Amino acid sequence: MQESQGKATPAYMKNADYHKLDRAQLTPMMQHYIEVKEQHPNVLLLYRVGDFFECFFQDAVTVAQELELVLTSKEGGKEIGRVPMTGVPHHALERYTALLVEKGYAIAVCDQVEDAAQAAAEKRMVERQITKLLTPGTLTEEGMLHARRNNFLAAVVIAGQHWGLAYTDISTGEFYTTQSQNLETLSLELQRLHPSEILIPTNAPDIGSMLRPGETSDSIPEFLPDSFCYTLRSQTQFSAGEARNQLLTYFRVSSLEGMGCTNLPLGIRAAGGLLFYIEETQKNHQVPLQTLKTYTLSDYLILDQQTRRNLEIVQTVRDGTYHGSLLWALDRTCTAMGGRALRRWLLQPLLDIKGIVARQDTISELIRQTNLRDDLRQLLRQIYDLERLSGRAGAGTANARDLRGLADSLLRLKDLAALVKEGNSPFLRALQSVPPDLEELGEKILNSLVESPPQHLGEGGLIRPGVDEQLDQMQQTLEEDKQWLADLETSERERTGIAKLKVGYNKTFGYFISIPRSKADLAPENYTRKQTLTNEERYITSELKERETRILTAKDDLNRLEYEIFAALRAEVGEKAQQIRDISRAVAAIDVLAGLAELAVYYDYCRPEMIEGRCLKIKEGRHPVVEQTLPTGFFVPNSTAMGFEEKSNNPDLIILTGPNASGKSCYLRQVGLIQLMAQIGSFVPAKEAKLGISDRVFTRVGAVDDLATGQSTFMVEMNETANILNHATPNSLILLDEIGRGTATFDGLSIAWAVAEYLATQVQGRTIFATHYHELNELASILPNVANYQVTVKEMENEIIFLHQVQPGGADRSYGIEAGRLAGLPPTVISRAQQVMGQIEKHSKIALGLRKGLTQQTEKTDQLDIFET
Ligand SMILES: Nc1ncnc2c1ncn2[C@@H]1O[C@H](COP(=O)(O)OP(=O)(O)OP(=O)(O)O)[C@@H](O)[C@H]1O
Repeated sequence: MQESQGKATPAYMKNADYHKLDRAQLTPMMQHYIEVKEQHPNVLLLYRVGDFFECFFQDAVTVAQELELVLTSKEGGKEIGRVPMTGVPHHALERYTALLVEKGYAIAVCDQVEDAAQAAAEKRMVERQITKLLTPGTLTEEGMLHARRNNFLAAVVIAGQHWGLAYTDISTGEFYTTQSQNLETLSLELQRLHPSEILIPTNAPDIGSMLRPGETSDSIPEFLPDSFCYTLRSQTQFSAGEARNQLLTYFRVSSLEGMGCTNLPLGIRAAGGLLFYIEETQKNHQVPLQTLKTYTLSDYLILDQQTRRNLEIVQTVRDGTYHGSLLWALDRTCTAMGGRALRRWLLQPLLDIKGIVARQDTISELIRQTNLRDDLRQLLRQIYDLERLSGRAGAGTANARDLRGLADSLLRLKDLAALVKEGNSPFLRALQSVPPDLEELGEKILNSLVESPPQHLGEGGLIRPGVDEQLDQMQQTLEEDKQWLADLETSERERTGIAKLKVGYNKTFGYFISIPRSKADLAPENYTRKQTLTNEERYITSELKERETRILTAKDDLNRLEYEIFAALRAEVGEKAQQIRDISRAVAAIDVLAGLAELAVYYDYCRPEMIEGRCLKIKEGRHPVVEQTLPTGFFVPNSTAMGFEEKSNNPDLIILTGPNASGKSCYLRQVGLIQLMAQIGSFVPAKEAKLGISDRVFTRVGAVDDLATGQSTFMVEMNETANILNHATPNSLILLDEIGRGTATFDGLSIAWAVAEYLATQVQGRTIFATHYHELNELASILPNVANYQVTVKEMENEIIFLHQVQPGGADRSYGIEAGRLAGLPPTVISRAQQVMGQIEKHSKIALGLRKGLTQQTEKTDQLDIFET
């Protein structure tokens, strides 16, 4: 056999694991790299060397692989030889670290903290320190965050069946905690939040490690989804005492009473442990979080992971894109804050009718007042991301442009308040008064900072004249010195009579006066010769040197002072972060509602009547997303009536049949989406709607192999179905598409029958059950709360026309063979299929059994023997 011709492993790879090397033999820089690395062994270390951030050893191998960079090597020491190395240019650091963090890595940035030239002059290694620790859940950098999505960091404490959860978005400051029992609900809540990182307390030896999605550890309880990043933290920080103290210290309070969390011991432990982590990762930056708020899961409609996925709430199932999702169809927000809020609302619909009605009232008012809506949206477009900008100001990372953006937006708030001053609905009223100190702060910033400040701080050019007396004085002296220098050439030419005298500058001598050699004897007495060139002599004077020194030091002093003034201004903003964020949330809410009003007008949505109870009535409803993807007027509206309502006999369960591609799935989802939209307070795509509040929406849609967990299509389907049957209540909305398809026909039909029967008789939630098993239509004649509906088609000679109309009655055919023909199956296969179908229909015991069962008067829970021979 021939040997494979693979590339030989480079020699430096034997040094990838530094633990195996004799440290004393390493170069001083490599020794320092390892020293720093060992402070955070589980993160990738990017280490500044000249104009690059470099990685060595195993980190170099990982980074090169993940970022597709060249892996090369660097001298590690005489006895050791070369070690693996890779690097990125310093100016591209943010871009590369963003990619690594997105892949679930944590990164420590070790930067030079002194002038390298100074260290070189003193023949020592330049001083370096970790200046940033970036983990997926603790980002604040603008370029690393998605503007319209929160970036949550969560912490979880579990005690038996009880659990506590705390989460925050440190870029916006929101900070919440809750506590509950039943571990399954914890998993659901985590899936709703989709945190970028979850902290888990442990005592296990892998403490400190960070698990990227898909990686496992014994320290992570099995029921937690493995699709998240987990960071294992010391249990001590999550102990009741430590966590409580941390919260008290952070919020500078003497009791937790005001936060309303004293009865949530596990929630407090999670929140305190989370604060320890923030403190550790944010290094020198104090992150201004909002006061801890508590919430209860039972305040919101529960959506499990499948339902969020199947209803394509924030991304599509097919390719995971935003385009084509419900969020895409509804989002008409003008600010990033509004975009984030709409996303949160959609993932957390309300149960409280009062809350829903308050949102509806605002939408109604904004629909009526077209001018107000237009002006409002126009104004909102000029408001920057106040939540994140104030956060960066508080953390000391905002630059002067950020502060100007923030100030501009703060001043817009006054215009906003004036605009909504006549508003009646709660969300408009919330904006009617802007705290005067925020306005003053905005003005102060605009009066202090120049109109277009530079991107980087520390280079001066930030502060306007007239802001600081000392700064103005220094600026004036500097200007005078510069002017003196600018005039020097002319004045010295006049004084000496040498027309070719020039003032120049070079790095070695600084400023000098140059005279042609032929005129050297005319040089005045106060000139000191410094250099002789072929054609010229160069001189300095004591005054020239004095002015030069003054100019150079004055520039440094000026920059420093400008930075100090700026930093003080920034800190002032930081102190007001909480206040700014409170009003930002009101701005975000009005942005969402104005967007929903705009949408309602554009697509002619109606205001649903929300009631306690189980009625679900939609007149001429439409699918909000499909409608937008079709040309105007192409979508066929359909009505729905389910659940108890006085003087009506609405069914609880609808068996929906119809040919392939007729619109069953679309109808089913349309009902789910309308219910969901109504519970976030939105208007809905329908002529009229009367909707009872749903406690949960369940969906079981399509057949998707879950290869990642090694489960078969059928097992996934059965798990999801079991989940629904075990958790649905009479107030739930249940949408089932094709149950029992992934197994043999008889097994499938039997399961589908039993599931439908159980839902109609035991659960009695409102259910739509789409199926190709027409046999299920028999249920309607047995159970009073079941009705049959079908999506109709028109049969022509050689084709079927899809009418997409949902009408009472059951379909008796699926036209599956016609669909196969349209898809291009060979004619012989089609005709054989028709032949086989004829035979099956003739001899099927199922149809016979069903007919027999029908003739018996069956009680609600009676079972039907469909396999009787
Ligand atoms: N009410 C409607 N008005 C206009 N077009 C519609 C309507 N309902 C569905 N459609 C169109 O028909 C296509 C097929 O619909 P859908 O996927 O819901 O069919 P289906 O009956 O569930 O099919 P199958 O049984 O094969 O899964 C959709 O992609 C949509 O474009």
